[in-house]
Amino acid sequence: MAGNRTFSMIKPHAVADNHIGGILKLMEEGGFRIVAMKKTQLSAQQAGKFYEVHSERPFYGELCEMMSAGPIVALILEKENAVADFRKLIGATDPAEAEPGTIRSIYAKSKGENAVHGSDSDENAAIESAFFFSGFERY
Ligand SMILES: Nc1ncnc2c1ncn2[C@@H]1O[C@H](COP(=O)(O)OP(=O)(O)OP(=O)(O)O)[C@@H](O)[C@H]1O
Repeated sequence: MAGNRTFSMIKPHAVADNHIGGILKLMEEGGFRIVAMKKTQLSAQQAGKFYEVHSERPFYGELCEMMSAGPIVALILEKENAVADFRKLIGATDPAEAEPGTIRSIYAKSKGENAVHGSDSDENAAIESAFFFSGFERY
């Protein structure tokens, strides 16, 4: 169902601070159905691969280190217009600019430790989902 799914990750600092439940609640209340969900930990190398598009950015090293510092929760989420609506639900990258009520406005600590990831296109949602989940893990 093209356009109806996105990929998200709950970042290590939010998992470490016991915010998995609070964040899932906002996802479900935002109209998203959980299609697949997994708690796991990335190696620095895997984080590097996931964020390869940012490899030239000055924060790439810090980002890979942060994303592999502890367990994460990976999710495939379903809703009409999933990619755009989910980015609206999570709010701006920088929590100082995130709209009140968005996931990042509540749970982000900084630009880097911003609680959740959300895919920025249908194509990337498909690539990122395949990075974590096989076909038979999606319900
Ligand atoms: N200036 C920065 N300093 C540190 N980390 C940053 C900075 N800018 C972005 N990041 C980190 O890199 C991630 C990817 O950056 P991007 O610009 O694609 O933001 P995004 O699309 O809002 O986030 P995501 O792709 O995780 O949903 C951000 O979520 C954040 O964790």
